Amino acid sequence: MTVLVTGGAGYIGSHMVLALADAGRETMVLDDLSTGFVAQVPDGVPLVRGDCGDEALLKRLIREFGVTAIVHFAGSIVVPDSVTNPLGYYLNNTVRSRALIAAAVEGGVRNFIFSSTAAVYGEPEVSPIAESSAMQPISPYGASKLMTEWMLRDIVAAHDIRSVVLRYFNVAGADPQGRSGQSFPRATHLIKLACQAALGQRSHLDVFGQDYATPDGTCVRDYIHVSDLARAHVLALDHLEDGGESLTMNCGYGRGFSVLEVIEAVKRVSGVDFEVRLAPRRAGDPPSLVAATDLIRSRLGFKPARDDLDLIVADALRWELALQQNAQAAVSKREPALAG
Ligand SMILES: NC(=O)c1ccc[n+]([C@@H]2O[C@H](COP(=O)([O-])OP(=O)(O)OC[C@H]3O[C@@H](n4cnc5c(N)ncnc54)[C@H](O)[C@@H]3O)[C@@H](O)[C@H]2O)c1
Ligand SMILES: O=c1ccn([C@@H]2O[C@H](COP(=O)(O)OP(=O)(O)O[C@H]3O[C@H](CO)[C@H](O)[C@H](O)[C@H]3O)[C@@H](O)[C@H]2O)c(=O)[nH]1
Repeated sequence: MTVLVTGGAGYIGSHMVLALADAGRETMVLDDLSTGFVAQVPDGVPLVRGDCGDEALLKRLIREFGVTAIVHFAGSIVVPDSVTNPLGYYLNNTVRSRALIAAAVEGGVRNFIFSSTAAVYGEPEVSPIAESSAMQPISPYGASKLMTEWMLRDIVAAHDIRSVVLRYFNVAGADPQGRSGQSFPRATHLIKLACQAALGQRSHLDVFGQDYATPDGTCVRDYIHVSDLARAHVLALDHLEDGGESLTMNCGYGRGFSVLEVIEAVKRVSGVDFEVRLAPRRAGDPPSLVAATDLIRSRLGFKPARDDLDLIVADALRWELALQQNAQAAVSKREPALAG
């Protein structure tokens, strides 16, 4: 009954590994460490360094570790990068997911959870966004994830495997116990960058676009605490293991904050009035993304525990400070097993 977590050395995946370990579940991680860190995988959880698109490796791991469920976080995640490097995004998010799912089918893995994204909706006209809304991604990132959703839908219909697809909105914050957080130094996420500005690691923060059709002209996003998101995955796994049907659900809180509101929150929580500069729009950014959350609440009984922007910011800030105080925090403490 081992749960294989791809991308488990990354930001969200590491919180899922913690949630599974806290629940007493057998877990293992497959990660190529392109943006993840060995130190983010708890001691005692096997970590294999390898590619989630390596079908032969996957088949071997499924057999050797007795894998019964896969939670698939591994992928490339930066929307503007996907605009300049679409081939890389379709390879890592779509082609490699196909190989992983093929290994799962062949290896008899019955339960599969996939990290999708609000970016599959593109620029929706109605807010909050229901799962039944039109899917018209405006970035290769969103399209690469949508293609994987479609593959899963068809594979679930044809084979003995069920899936939960979770479409995350904007994930932020850090483990309240301080065990993990967003550690990638070149991360592009607003809350992390604003925390870095508050801690003096950046001279200023850019606001990308002030002429969107939103209340204050800056983009609106639905920020969900990473620990709540991890709990949603545990509920999704319970649902599948109890024989529940395949589902596709939004993961958010159902309310949005603008870029300027987030900056205010970071200034309020940190007590630091860092410099903010107005900058041009960033490629691939939809004006507003806010989740309709009825489905996940009713089907999984999901109840957020940390739905509070200041709390999210406080946890993110504490993690950023810990990284700053211990520059070694994100450096390997032990060597992973090598694939092959
Ligand atoms: N962060 C967000 O706000 C957000 C929003 C929506 C969806 N998501 C999705 O959640 C998932 C996790 O995102 P994250 O924020 O934790 O990013 P992350 O970059 O911290 O984690 C991704 C992990 O996958 C690993 N990885 C990448 N390609 C791999 C490959 N081919 N084989 C093995 N490992 C590989 C990386 O080393 C990293 O540890 C992604 O699929 C992303 O698309 C994230
Ligand atoms: O320095 C910055 C960084 C970001 N922003 C703005 O803040 C908002 C949020 O940007 P993030 O980079 O934090 O997050 P995104 O909305 O671009 O994307 C995130 O959420 C998406 C789903 O909504 C995807 O899944 C993606 O993987 C994940 O990074 C955007 O309007 C962006 O333009 C700024 O103004 N300045």
